[in-house]
Amino acid sequence: MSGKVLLTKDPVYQQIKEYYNGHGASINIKKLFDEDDIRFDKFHLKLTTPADGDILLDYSKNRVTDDAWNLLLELAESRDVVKMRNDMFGGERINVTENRAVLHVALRNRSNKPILVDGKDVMPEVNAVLEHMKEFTEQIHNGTWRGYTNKKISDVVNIGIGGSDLGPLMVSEALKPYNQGIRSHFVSNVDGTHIAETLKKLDPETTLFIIASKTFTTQETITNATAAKRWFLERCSEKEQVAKHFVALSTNKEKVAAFGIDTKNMFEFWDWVGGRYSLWSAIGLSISLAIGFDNFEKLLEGAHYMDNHFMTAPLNENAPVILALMGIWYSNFYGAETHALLPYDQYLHRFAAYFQQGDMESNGKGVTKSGEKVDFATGPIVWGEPGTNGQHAFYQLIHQGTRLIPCDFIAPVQTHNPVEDGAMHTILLANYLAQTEALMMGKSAEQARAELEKAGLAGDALEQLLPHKVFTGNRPTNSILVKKVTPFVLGALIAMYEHKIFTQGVIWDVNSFDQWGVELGKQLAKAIEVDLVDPNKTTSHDSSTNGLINFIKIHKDQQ
Ligand SMILES: O=P(O)(O)OC[C@H]1O[C@](O)(CO)[C@@H](O)[C@@H]1O
Repeated sequence: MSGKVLLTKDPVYQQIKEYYNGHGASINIKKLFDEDDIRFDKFHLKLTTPADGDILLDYSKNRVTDDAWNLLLELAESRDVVKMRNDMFGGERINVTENRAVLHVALRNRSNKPILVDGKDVMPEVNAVLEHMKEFTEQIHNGTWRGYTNKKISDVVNIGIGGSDLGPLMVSEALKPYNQGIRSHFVSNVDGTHIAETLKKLDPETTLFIIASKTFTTQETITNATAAKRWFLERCSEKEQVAKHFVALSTNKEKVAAFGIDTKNMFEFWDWVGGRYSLWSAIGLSISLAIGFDNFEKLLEGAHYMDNHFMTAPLNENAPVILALMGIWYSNFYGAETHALLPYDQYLHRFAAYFQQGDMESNGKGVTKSGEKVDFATGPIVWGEPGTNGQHAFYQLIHQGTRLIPCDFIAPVQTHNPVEDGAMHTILLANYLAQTEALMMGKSAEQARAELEKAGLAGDALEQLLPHKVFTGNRPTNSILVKKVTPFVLGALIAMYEHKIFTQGVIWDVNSFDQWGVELGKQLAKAIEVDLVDPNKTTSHDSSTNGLINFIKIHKDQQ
C-alpha cells in the first residue's frame, strides 16, 4: 500500500498551514489585481489543441498569492503526483483495495503505444472493441442492422445506472448538435416510472435496448432490463428476435448470457475501467450511435490530448494540477465544503451531475490508501446547474451567503445556435463574465451608499437597506473558455476534470478508484425488500425503520 505520511504531517502542508494562518484571512483577490498588473498573465493557461481551437483556463480570480501558489506547487511534488501519475499511465495496480490497474487512459490512447498490465499490452483488445463499436454503429446507421419487422432502428435506450448512465447521458446531451438522427433515451432509476414513461414513447419494431452494466449484477439495471425484455416479448412473441433488439455492454460474459443476450452482441470492457471512468469504453456505445463513430473517436482524441498534456506539462502549467491545487487550497485551508461547476452552455446541463459522481464517488473517502483515518477534508460536495438558470436560483447564496463556494465557470465562445444573429449568446457570455467579476469585486458599503443616494434614498430608509446591498466580494472562481463545445473539446474537458480528481486523490492519499461506501445501502435494501412483502408486522429493525416499513405495509393497498 502507500508509505506516505498523512497530509497534515507533510512538512510542506505544515508550511502552507503556517502561511495560511498568517495571511489567509487577509488575502483579497481584488487587491491582488490592484497590486499586480500582470496577474492574469501569471495565472492563466492557454492550451492550443490540434483541433477546434484553444482552451483557456483563467485561475487568476483566486485567493492565491505568488507565495501561496509556490507552496501549493511544492505540495504536489512532495505528495508524489508525478510518480503516481506515471504509475497510473504505466498500468500499475493503483486501485489497491481491488488490486486493479486504472487505465481509462488506455481506452483513448490514440497513439496506440503499448500499455502493459502484468506484461500484457491491452491495446489490441481496446482496438478490437472499438472496431466492433464502429461496425455496429455503421450497421445501425446504414440500416443493415434492422428490427424484427425489417424496419430501421430509430430509438436507442441505454439501460444502466451511475457510471453506466451518467457519462453516456451527459455526452449525448452535450453533443446533440452532432446527432445523426438516432433518438437516445436513458433509463436508470429502479422507480418503474422511469422505464414506463420511456417505453410509452417507443415502438418495439424500431427500438434497440443497450444493457450497460460493468458487473451485470446491478439491481436497478437488471430489473429495468427485465422489464424492457418483457415489454418487447409481449409485442414480439418470437424469443430469437431479442438478439436484434438487445445488446450488452459489460465485463461479465456469464451474466450477460444468463440474462438471454447472445454474447456475440456483447461489447466488452475490463476490470481496469472504473464505472465512473467508463464512457470511453464500450459503455460509450450509445454515444457512438447518437453522434456517429467518427465523432466518438474525436471525443477520444480530445481526451488523449489532455492525457498527454497531463503527462508532459510541468506542474505549474498543468491544467488538471492547477485545478486540483486550487481545490486543495480551499478545502483544506479555507474550509470550503463544496465546489460548484457552472457551465454556461445548455447542452452541458448534465455536466455537474456527471462530475458529482466522478468526484464524490472517487474522493468521498475517510481513510488513506493504507487504511489510516484522515484528519482533514477530502472530496468536496460537487454540484451545479447551467448558467444563467443558476443565477436566478442559488447564486444569491454564492454572492452574499456565509459559505465560501469556489466555482468553475465554463463557457464556449461560439454557440451551436446563434439565435437572434448571435445576440443571445452575447448576452449569455456577458452574464458569464459579469458573475465572476461581481463575485470577486463585490460592492462596498461606500458604493452601495452612493447608489442608494443616487436613487433618492436618505436617512433611516437608506441605513436600513444599506447592509443588504453590500457584497463582500473576494469569492474565488476559475474561468474556463473553449472555442466551441465539439467532441474533441468535450473529451479534453472531461479528461481535465478526471485528472484533477486523480491529483487531489493523490494529495489526500486516498484510493480514488473504489466505492465501497455504496455497498451497505445495497445490502440492507435486499433484506428490507423481503420485509416489505412479508404480511406480518416488522419488528426486526430499529424503531424508526420498523415504523416506516409498517406505514408502507398498511398504506400500500389502501384505496
Ligand atoms: O455498471 P454497473 O456494474 O452496473 O455499476 C453501476 C454503478 O454502480 C456503482 O458501482 C455504484 O453503486 C458505480 O460505481 C457504477 O458506476
